[in-house]
Amino acid sequence: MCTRLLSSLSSVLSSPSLPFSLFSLFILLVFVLHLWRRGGGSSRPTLVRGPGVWRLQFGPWLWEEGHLTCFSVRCRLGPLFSMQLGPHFTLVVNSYDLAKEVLLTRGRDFAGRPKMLLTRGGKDIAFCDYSALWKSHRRLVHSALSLFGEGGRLQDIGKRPRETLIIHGCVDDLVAELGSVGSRAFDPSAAVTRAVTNVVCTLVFSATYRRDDAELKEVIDYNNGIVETIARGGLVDLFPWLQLEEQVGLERPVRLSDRTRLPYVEAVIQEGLRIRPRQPGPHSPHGHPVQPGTRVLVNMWALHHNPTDWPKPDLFNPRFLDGRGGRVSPSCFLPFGAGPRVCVGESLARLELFLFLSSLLQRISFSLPPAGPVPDLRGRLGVVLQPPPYLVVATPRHT
Ligand code: HEM
Repeated sequence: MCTRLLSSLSSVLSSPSLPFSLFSLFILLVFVLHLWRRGGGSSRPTLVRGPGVWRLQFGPWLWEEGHLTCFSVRCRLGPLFSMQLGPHFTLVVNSYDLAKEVLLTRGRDFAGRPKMLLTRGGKDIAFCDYSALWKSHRRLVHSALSLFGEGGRLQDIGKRPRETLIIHGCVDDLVAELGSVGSRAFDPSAAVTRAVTNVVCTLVFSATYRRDDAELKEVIDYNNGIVETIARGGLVDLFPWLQLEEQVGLERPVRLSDRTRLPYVEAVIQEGLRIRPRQPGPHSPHGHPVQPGTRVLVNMWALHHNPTDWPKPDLFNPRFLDGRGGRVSPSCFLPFGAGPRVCVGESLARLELFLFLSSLLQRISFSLPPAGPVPDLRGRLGVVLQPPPYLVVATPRHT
């Protein structure tokens, strides 16, 4: 990093446009100093009552310097603090109680979105302000996706053979692709991204992307996949409900009805969603009035890593089961957000997570390359939190 910085600096210094570069550098320094001075000292917000407060959808800056920053920020500044994000006065919500108020109790007041250049006028769903346009778009998408049942009620989804067939088709392609690589270590992110993208593309456009599709490559380059590697422990002797294979076997595809028999898979998925939340979702708090136009962020990272709610929060521990294998769902677990702007794709996402993960584990053994690096689990900045590139060996289990 330092070397790259030095080499860029030396090329700038040797360039004919040196006066211009120095001027730009000067302007940049003044700007940074200005922001630093404005931001400094505002550890507690001054709040003013007002209706219709905006909230910001994505705030990956919270992960700068690694995810732990979020938590240390929470420790230092408590459940609510303000900061100056460029020109925007921004409140950051770090506790479940305040998040509940922002997302649910006063959900509509905080359901707005700021205007952002990149969103081209916010005509989509995620970036659209709380408006009649957003409502009609959301209703449209929701009715399409509610083919999958209401959020979390996967038993309803089991009655939808077309959707599960589509997912199984994409899983089959993925298994074939992963299984064809052989014993060399590789990064499966692109294949997995294509498989989950193809589920939505088949449902909506009846079309899928093939390998090496230029358009898909562009999407992947931008988004770079969301994949989790999960190692299985040897706890099955102690806890019978951990036996995956015994519940489903290796011969037939995993069905949604297997979900009740695979609570550990579910708990692993929940833990993955907790320990690496998609983003610090947006939104205020304990009756504190908030000035209109203030951006409010719900720091999902802090919510999901609060040691009061989650003992040893940085430990990956599928804790969503009680001692007898029954499901536990703490109210402070909000991987899909809550309230009016809750994730509209939650049902589909849960369906895919279950079928992809259980089918992949059923048909492929994943291992680390013998001499390779252990995947970096910190995540990296993006529109959503993504895993950095990593290598695994995928060995088909049926041959
Ligand atoms: C593991 C998978 C997923 C996670 C963890 C996730 C999480 C989230 C979260 C936290 C939000 C913001 C909620 C808020 O602002 O309070 C969101 C919004 C959204 N999600 Fe997802 N999501 C997932 C998958 C999907 C899928 C598969 C789709 C579509 C097929 C989808 C479509 C959307 C849309 C359209 C919004 C914006 C909703 C609005 O602003 O009204 N998501 N999601």
